[in-house]
Amino acid sequence: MPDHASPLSLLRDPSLLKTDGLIDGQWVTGGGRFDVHDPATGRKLADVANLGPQDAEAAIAAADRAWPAWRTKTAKERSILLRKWYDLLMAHQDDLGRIMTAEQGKPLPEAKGEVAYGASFVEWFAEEAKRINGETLPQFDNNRRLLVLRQPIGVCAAITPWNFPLAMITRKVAPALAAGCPVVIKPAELTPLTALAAAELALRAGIPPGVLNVITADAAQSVAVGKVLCASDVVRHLSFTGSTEVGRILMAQCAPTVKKLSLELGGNAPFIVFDDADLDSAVEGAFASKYRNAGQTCVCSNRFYVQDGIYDAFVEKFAAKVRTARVGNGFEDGVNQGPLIEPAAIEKVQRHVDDAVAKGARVLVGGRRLAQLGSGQFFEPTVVADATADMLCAREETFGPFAPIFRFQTEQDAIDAANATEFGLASYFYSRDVGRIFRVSEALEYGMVGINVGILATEHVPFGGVKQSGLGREGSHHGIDDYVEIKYLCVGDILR
Ligand SMILES: NC(=O)c1ccc[n+]([C@@H]2O[C@H](COP(=O)([O-])OP(=O)(O)OC[C@H]3O[C@@H](n4cnc5c(N)ncnc54)[C@H](O)[C@@H]3O)[C@@H](O)[C@H]2O)c1
Ligand SMILES: O=C[C@H](O)CS(=O)(=O)O
Repeated sequence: MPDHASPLSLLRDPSLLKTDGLIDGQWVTGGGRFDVHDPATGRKLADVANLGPQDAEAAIAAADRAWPAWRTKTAKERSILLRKWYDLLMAHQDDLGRIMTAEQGKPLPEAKGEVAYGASFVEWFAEEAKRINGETLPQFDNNRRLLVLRQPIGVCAAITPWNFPLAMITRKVAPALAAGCPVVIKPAELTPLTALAAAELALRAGIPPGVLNVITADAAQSVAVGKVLCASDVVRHLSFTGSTEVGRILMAQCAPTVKKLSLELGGNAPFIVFDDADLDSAVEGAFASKYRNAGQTCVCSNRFYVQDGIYDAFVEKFAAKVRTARVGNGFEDGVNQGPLIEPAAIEKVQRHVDDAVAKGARVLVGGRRLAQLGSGQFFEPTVVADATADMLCAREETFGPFAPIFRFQTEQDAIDAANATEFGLASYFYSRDVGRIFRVSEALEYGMVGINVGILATEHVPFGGVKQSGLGREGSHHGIDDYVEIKYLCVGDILR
């Protein structure tokens, strides 16, 4: 049980706080435990079952046993169960938000927003479950009839990150279940409590045992569990959201079993402001795009390119906006910048800031960790001007509250700079010139382009990247494609 000073002691429904893994509808304690901490205070929140390879094998077997009954439910039956899960997620939005803020740190309003966002994938795919249609094709011979079926691919595995502890899970589990596939989830070791609470609500919704399994594991056991999920021939699809580095490892591990892969990987988003932009709108969009989740999202702008003509005005206005940010514990009213998830995250931001300054960047706001605040895992929202392409922040994903501003002259200069990366997830630009909007949108090598907006994700759009930012799309009607297999039927002897 959480100690009563813990934010989790205020849950309206304490039974949502689960700390064991879930296999075949049973909560599993495993051999050891690992601690989960509040990144804002450093205090221990709970200890969670540290499951391993044998538990992963058991979960795969349970999913395989559950598959026949789940796949033979009608689309409407699966849809109804997903809708019930959605209703329960929303009914417990406050508690799920509180659990999320406690273990991930994002401000409570933002956490509750993620609960609604995560739940929206369950709502969306509850509807999409009824639209997984096949085809009939013109026959090439009147004695034949040609059909195309779309059938569930089979047992799916999902490995997910800590920065969106619910949405990155439901964005995978909802389409899998909708398509008729059971799932084994391995959530991030830093944020397992949200995943377990969502799994508890799935059970309450009536999703049968074995259809949704959760393998909680610490960093070392996650590697071992991942190897089992990748090596299993029963697992026919692996969906991973996380760093490109780990994505490469999992992709290689899946090669021997030729699994279908969905990869949502790292980003390095450019944010381009042209001379013809609405300056105030660009400043608002830049702040939203950079400092959401304290800069810890895959689609956060990582590089700010501002055209000569408005460079000084943008720098001044943006710096003034960033100075209004309020850093603190996510449970405090008015706080919009929470802690970074762990010390390594702080060290990376500091490394990027120090490198930029050493190479000539000018600090306008922030620049340092707030070592005296709480756990010491808070970093000042930071802005530097005069950034250049040789800096680490131009090449690496900072994944923190650091905004380097680069100056550019021509439209082509901006496009070339924006595309000079192996990543291709999200990109943004501000312009009110309709010709430029089409020229630049078509030239940017990214899976997603925000034009005069700083936030672009929602459940019914195809979310994903190109180049080394991943494979496939999540959400939208495209999001079901990775969970079905296409089967062609050729029926002869029709005229006999
Ligand atoms: N494209 C997207 O939609 C998206 C969304 C969120 C985060 N991300 C990316 O994720 C990264 C930050 O998240 P993170 O630090 O959790 O990423 P990470 O790659 O370190 O970890 C992600 C998950 O993979 C697990 N993992 C790590 N190494 C593993 C291994 N060898 N075998 C099996 N599992 C392993 C972790 O336990 C965790 O559950 C950033 O690069 C961010 O851009 C991308
Ligand atoms: O960081 C990962 C998320 O996919 C970002 S978003 O909430 O989907 O935009």
